[in-house]
Amino acid sequence: MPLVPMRLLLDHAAENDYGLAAFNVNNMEQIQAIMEAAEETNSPVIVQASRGARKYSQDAYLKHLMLAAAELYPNIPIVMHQDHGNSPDTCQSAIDNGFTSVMMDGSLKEDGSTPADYDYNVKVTKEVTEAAHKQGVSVEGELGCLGSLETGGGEQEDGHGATEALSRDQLLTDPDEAERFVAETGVDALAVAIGTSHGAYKFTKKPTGEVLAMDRIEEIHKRLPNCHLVMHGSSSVPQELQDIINKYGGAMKQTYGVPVEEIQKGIKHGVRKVNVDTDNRMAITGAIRKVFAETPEKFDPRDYLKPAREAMKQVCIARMTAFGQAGWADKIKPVSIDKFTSFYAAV
Ligand SMILES: O=C(CO)COP(=O)(O)O
Ligand SMILES: O=C[C@H](O)COP(=O)(O)O
Ligand SMILES: [Zn+2]
Ligand SMILES: [Zn+2]
Repeated sequence: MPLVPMRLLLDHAAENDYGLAAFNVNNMEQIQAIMEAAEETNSPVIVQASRGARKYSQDAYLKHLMLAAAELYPNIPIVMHQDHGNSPDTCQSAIDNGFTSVMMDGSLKEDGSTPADYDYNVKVTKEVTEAAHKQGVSVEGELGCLGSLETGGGEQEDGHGATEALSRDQLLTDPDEAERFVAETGVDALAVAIGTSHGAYKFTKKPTGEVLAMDRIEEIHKRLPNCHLVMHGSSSVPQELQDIINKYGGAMKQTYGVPVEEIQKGIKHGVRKVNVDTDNRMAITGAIRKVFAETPEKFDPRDYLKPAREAMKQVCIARMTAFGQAGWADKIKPVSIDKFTSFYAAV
């Protein structure tokens, strides 16, 4: 099966009331973990690579790893998505390297850290949508800045995110603006700011509605019932993964993520893509630490990469099941991006 445009999967998810996890990857083992989880649960797949991931793994490796996944799993529709593109150039270079979906994150300027104004965001996002749709490629935009409603701080744990203090207004997507933004840019999906942030340190206690504004999702969904919403920073940071890391020599401070039940509420209100990276990173790190601690005499990378891959696979299976994407892969008719241009030409 060819890699498919993201819109194909998001539309199917909306028609059937489920959400799709979008997992970040940087290497072969992470791609394998996702594909094994998808095969076991019959799940369609969104794989995404950040700019950092592309730099780390190099586009040619990534592209061919994704083509290998498509070849090995002909019954699973797979999207390859650029996470947090910082400019139209970044998005186009992703498309040139086989990505079937791109995020133009115009909530921040090209430096990936200065909050941008609404007009700049519309301009760059619209430019990307116009170009990408002609190539059959889907586009995600972002309105509002990710960051903590607990501290009022932006976040930069992954090198991408606002560095300055942000107001509550900047940290919450405005429903009026969202409506205008989607109409003006033509995006396929909209990432919203509701108090989630990237990385492990999202909340200092189990989040309430004060700091995790799920009601915003409801309001935005009411205004935009046909727009696919995206939740970033949606790792749940499970206690058991923190415990494994710390048991085997790690030093993570106690922290709280986005509870799976809250994500499920979001999925009832239009959330179709849920970004998860940190949970997989933690699963991998915990598994590797365990091997190192228990069998320090080992030095074959396979001895720790296999359990690492397995631990990530279990996280992927859990999220695919919880978000409702399990069971759907073989029910989706694949369409390649070159065939999808006519879909975009018609909308
Ligand atoms: O939003 C993300 C990637 O864009 C990942 O979020 P987490 O850090 O919560 O996994
Ligand atoms: O955007 C956040 C993702 O977790 C990717 O992180 P990264 O930029 O460190 O690859
Ligand atoms: Zn962003
Ligand atoms: Zn993100």
